[in-house]
Amino acid sequence: MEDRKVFMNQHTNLLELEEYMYPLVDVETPNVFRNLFRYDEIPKIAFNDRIVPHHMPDEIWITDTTFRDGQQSRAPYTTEQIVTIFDYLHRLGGPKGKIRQSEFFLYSKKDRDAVYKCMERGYEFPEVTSWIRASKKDFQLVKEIGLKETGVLVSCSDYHIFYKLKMTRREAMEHYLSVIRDCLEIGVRPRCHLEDITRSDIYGFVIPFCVELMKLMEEYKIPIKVRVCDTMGYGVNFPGAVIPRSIPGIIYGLMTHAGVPSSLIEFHGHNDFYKAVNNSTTAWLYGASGVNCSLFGIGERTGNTPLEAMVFEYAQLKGTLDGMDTRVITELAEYYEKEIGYHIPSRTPFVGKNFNVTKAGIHADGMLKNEEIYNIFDTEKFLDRPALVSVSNTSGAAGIAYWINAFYKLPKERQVDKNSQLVCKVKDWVDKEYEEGRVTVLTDEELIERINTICEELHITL
Ligand SMILES: CC(C)C(=O)C(=O)O
Repeated sequence: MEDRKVFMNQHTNLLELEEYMYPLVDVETPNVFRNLFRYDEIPKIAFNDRIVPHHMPDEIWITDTTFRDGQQSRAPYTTEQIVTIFDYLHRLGGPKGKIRQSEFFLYSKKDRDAVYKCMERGYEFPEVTSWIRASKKDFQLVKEIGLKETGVLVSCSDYHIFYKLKMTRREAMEHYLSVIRDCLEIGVRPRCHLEDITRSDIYGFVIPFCVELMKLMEEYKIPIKVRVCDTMGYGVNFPGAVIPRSIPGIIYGLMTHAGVPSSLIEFHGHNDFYKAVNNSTTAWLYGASGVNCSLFGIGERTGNTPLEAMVFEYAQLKGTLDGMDTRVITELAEYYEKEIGYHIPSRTPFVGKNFNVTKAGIHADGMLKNEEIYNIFDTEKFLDRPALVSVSNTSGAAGIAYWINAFYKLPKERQVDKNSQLVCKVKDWVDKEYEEGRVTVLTDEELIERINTICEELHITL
């Protein structure tokens, strides 16, 4: 609320003017932006070359939707799994609570049990919030459980308003506002999920609606959050792109023309066009304090913004991890693989089996001389994952030497050289394998077996 007061003092006149300038445009037929979205063509990115200034808030953070959007797209987690993951998120977020909130379904008894168990942990962060059907009964439930904030769906494109809800824009807006009022009446903070914003009429619907939300916020003195949901992943971050696809343009409009302060703006991305991470970082850069993510990007269709990616985006933008414990990311990945049975694709940044494994021999030679040449950062320090090379037909002696040193974690003084007898013998065997027609990479087990045999022959130990 304080943020909003400061913001209003700075912008009051502007806001009054803009409110007058952007009334609801209650169209008779849906505006589905056919110039950008012809269903029988690939969507288009148009430019008007209007440049929006950067406006990164002093404080930025991550919120989590692993148990909401994440669970919409997979078999439900057990209560025990939810609590374990929640513990990991708490540790990952560190003492400053950089993983600020996590949202939960309240539909079934099982959902509610998970909420109670996570609340019993007594952590300040992540704060447990809910996701509900917007009805008085459900708001009452939120209140009874003791949650302070809930997500409410306020779909904002004409695709949703006209085709799904079968309403006009005015009807939808009035309906949403009355639902938000019910939520405020009960003293719960609403978080308005502006679904499908990247296909919506920003100045004809979203801005006038958010102006009304800000008025409600003033009336009830309860913060109202606005979640910018790029539901179909159409958002782009290119300078000069036109709204509704421009993420900078949307955030700018919300702040400047609807008076929503940064601390109440959150971005929720989807990865349909491989843009979820960049769009989320862009949202931070242009004024949203929060980005909403799910672990490993697990979510509807192509998924959400991977939470672990935004931890590293945070550190790159802010120059500090602010206490986030990145090694928990590796623990989480192991937990998902071993306990949940989720297979993380091997090339997935930060967590895939091969994310820091170099395969080509020429690169391995570089790694042997100095691992910084082909590793993104000290992955052993931050993720407990030392850089590795794998052994194949292109590894060469350098690659084999690197593999042995890294795999057996040999201290500097005991490391093997690419010209050592051991390495030469292993290389002869590797070359023979491929000459005989092998097409796959050698497994760790095969290498260990062969190295043990050669060590015995040479009377050496590693
Ligand atoms: C259902 C909504 C809120 C959502 O998750 C999205 O828009 O992606």
